[in-house]
Amino acid sequence: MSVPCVAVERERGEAVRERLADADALDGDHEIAVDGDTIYIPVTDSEAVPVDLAPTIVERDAAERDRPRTPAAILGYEPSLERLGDIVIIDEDDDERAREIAEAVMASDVPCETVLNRASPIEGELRVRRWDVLAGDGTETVHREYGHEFALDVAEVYFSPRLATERHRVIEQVAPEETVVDMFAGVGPYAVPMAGRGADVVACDLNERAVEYLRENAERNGVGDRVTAIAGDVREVADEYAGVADRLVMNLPHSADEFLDTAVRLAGDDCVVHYYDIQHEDDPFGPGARAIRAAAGDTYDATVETERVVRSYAPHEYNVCLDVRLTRA
Ligand SMILES: C[S@@+](CC[C@H](N)C(=O)[O-])C[C@H]1O[C@@H](n2cnc3c(N)ncnc32)[C@H](O)[C@@H]1O
Repeated sequence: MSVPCVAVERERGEAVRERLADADALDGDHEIAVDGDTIYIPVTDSEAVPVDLAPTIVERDAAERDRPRTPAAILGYEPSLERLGDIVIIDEDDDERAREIAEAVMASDVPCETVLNRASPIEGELRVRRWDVLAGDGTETVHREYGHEFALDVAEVYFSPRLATERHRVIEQVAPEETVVDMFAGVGPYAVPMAGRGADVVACDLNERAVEYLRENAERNGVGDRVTAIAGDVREVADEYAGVADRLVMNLPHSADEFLDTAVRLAGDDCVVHYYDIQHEDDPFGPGARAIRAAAGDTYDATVETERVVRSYAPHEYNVCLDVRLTRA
């Protein structure tokens, strides 16, 4: 098929292609071609081509480009999708539309073994969700985050890929030789990378399956010797590790305040606490800061070093993190 192309010497090809892209004049549906010393760059609209290049426009046959088949291209609308390893997660109330999206995902070029739809909110002490399996049959996968691999089964453990940036922010603060206690560790998305930075990590979770994955993930990422994984209620292991922590991770946003006495028991003389909370947008940080100061009492000075909105949780509610330094008074 004959289309308008800008014809320039090969050496200028990349510079001209970039200028055409900046001018929104590139025709992405047709292939760029080279013939001898000349490169032919298809353009959408001769009017959009910069004036000095306009005289170079010629009509020329150009092959159509193979475009990746995306779910949106198949469906005609953009579905909301989340990737977790080779699982694609959708969030769709209408069953028929959910099946339509799952079929489009499987027919697309998205690498995917399973499509899941959320079938319940995150529930219970173990913070696990129920799922409808719409395509494929497995709920276990290996997810990659900032160079680490996490094996997990979404039907048995908590894991949210949406928190990757926040986890990375916290993980980057860890120095070698620190002792970290991850009080609600899940499958290890904080504990494992922190050990990778040279920290000794005590990682606890009530969910035995999560702790099995945590051990596997520590081995898988080469830090098995620096992660002590404990299955149980963190309140019951606190005496054994009293006073050891240079850093505490408290990622149990709905009820972390109930564990602040335990956090204070685990804290060393100078300890940073990453305290996750869910609060109303009118005062997202105040309740957490007050609860931490109350738990610290006269034993520690508590200084809030960072207040961060992690994400919107519900209308008018934020998931927030406070980084608080406890210094023994
Ligand atoms: C929100 S998840 C966070 C998991 C992990 N930190 C992450 O980012 O994926 C909270 C975890 O706390 C665990 N948990 C709840 N109550 C606990 C307790 N009393 N002691 C230890 N872990 C607990 C749950 O099983 C769950 O895995």
